Amino acid sequence: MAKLFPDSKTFVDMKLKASPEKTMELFEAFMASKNNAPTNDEIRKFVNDNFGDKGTELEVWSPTDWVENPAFLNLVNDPDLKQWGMDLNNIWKELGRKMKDDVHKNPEYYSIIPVPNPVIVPGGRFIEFYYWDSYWIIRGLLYCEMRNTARGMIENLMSIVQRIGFIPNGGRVYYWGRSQPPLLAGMVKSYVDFTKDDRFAINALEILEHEFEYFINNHSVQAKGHDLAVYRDSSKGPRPESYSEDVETAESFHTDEAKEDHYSELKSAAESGMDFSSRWYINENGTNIGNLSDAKTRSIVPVDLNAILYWNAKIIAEFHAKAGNVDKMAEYETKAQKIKEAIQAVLWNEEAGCWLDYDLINEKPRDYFVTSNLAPLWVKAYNISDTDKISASVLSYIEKNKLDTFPGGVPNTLYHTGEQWDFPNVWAPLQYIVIEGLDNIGTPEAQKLSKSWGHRWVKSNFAAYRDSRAMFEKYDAEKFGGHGGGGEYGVQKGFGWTNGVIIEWLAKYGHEISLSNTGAAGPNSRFVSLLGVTAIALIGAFAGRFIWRTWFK
Ligand SMILES: OC[C@H]1O[C@H](O[C@H]2O[C@H](CO)[C@@H](O)[C@H](O)[C@H]2O)[C@H](O)[C@@H](O)[C@@H]1O
Repeated sequence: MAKLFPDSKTFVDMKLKASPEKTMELFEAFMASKNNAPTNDEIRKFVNDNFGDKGTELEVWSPTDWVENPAFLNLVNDPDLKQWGMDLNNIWKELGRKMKDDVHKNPEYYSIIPVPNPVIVPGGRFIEFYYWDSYWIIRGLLYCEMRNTARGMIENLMSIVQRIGFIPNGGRVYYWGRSQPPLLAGMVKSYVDFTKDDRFAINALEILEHEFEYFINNHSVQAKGHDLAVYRDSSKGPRPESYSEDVETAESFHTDEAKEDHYSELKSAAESGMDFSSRWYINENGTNIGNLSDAKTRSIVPVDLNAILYWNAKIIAEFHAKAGNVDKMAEYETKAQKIKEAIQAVLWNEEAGCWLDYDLINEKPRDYFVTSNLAPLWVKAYNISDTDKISASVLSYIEKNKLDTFPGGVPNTLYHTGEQWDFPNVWAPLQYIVIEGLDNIGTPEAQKLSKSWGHRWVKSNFAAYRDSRAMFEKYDAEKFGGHGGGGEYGVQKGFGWTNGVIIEWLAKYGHEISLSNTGAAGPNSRFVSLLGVTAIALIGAFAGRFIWRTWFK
C-alpha cells in the first residue's frame, strides 16, 4: 500500500534475506517501533534491508537444443519475413530462464515455484512461466525443433500437478488459489503430434486425468439442468501481485464479506486469463456496462472454458485409445459427449448464430461479442453433422458484428472500458483460437476468412516489429501495426505467446504471403506513406498553379 514501486508485482517477486519467520518478527518489531505508522522512507529502508532485488533467483538460459535454421524457415518465401522468423527464433534465447540452485535448496526464501527444468517465459514483467501462455510458447518451440525445451516445460507443469494437485495461474506461490484455461492436455497432444512419441502420451494420462477432475470438481455449476464449469478462485484476500489496486477497487464495498466477494470475482477473472474485461461485468440491469466493481465472473458460464474441458476429455480418450484402455477411452468419450451436449443446450444461441456466455444471476445469455464465443470451432465442440449450418450462422454473426473491418485484427470485445482485454486490444492467443477455429470447421467460406485474417495478423505484427524491433503482449485492432495498451501495467514486450503464434503461422502461410502491396512492405512503411502524401501534395500544388494560370489570368 506504500506504493514503493511503480508495478505492484515487483515487491512480491523479491527474495527474502532471512527466513519468513525471522522476516515477520523483524517486521512486527519495525512496526511497533514506528507506532504502526511508518513513513514511506522508513518502509523503503525496511524493504531494502530485508529483501533482495526482483529476478535474482533466475539466470538467463540459452536453450541447449536451440538450432540456427529450423526447417520451418524454408517454408517462408518473402526474404523479410524469413529474416523475421530467424529473429524470432533468436528471441527464445532471451526468454529462457533457469532457477539458481539456491531456489531448490531454500524455496521458502522465494515466491517462485521451484521446477526441475528451465522455462521460456512470456517476457517483460513476466519472468516466470504462465500456464496458458505456455501452450503457444511450446508450439512455437516445437516448430523451432526445440523438443527438449518443450518437453521440459510440460514436465515442469506435470510435476506441479503431482505436488499440489493443479497448475496455478503462473510460477509464483501467490497464484496458488487459481489456475488458468486448462491447456496441459493440449500441450501434451501438441508434443505427441510433433514427435509421434505415444509413450509420452500414455505416461501423462494419470496426471491429465487428475488435472481434468480437479477442474470439474472445483469449478462446476448447474445451468438449465446441465453441468458446466465457471472460472473460480479459491483463495482469500486481494491479489498479492496487485494488492493496492484490489484494495482500492474494494473501497466501494462496505462489509468484509462484500470486499472478499469482490476479490474472488477479480481473481476468478484472472483465472480466465482475461483480466480484466467487460466480459465479466454484470450490472444491476443485467448488462455488461460498468467497471471492475461489477465483476461477477463466478456467475458467468464461459464458452471457452467449457470448450477446452470438452477438448481435455477428447484428448484423454484419444490417449487411452493409444494405450489400448478401451473402457477408459469410452468413459472419457462419454464425459466429452456430456460436455458437448451441455454446450449445445446452454451456450449455443440460435438467434445470435453463435455460442454466448451464460449469465447465471439473470438466467440469460450474454449477447456481447467476445473472441472466446468462437472457441468451440477451435476444438470442434459441436455436432459434426451441423457443420454447414454452424459455419453459415457464425459467418453471419461475424458480419453482423463487423468483425472483418479492423485493420489490426479481431478485437477481444467491442466495448471500450480501458481494461486490457477490451476494445481495441487484440491478443495473439485469442486471434489463434478464432482463426484456427474458422480453418477447422472446414467450409470454403470459413477457410477463406481464416486465411485472410491469418495473413493480416502476420503482416500487422511484422509492421509493428519493423517499426519498433519489438514483439508485443497485445496489439491494436484499429491500427495496422499498432500495439495495445490499457489495464493495470505498462506495455510489455517479449513476448512468448505472440512469437509462438507468428512462428506457427509463418510455417503455415509463409509460402503464400508476400509483403509487397501492403502497409507492411518496404524499408519503412511510414516513410513510404510519407513519400506518397508528399507526392500527392506536389501534384496538387502543380495542378493548382496550372488551373490558376490557364483560367484566371
Ligand atoms: O499482474 C496482473 C495480472 O498479470 C497476469 O495476467 C496477464 O499476463 C499473463 C502472462 O502473459 C497472461 O497469462 C494473462 O492472460 C494476462 O492477463 C496474470 O496472469 C494475472 O493473474 C495477474 O493478476
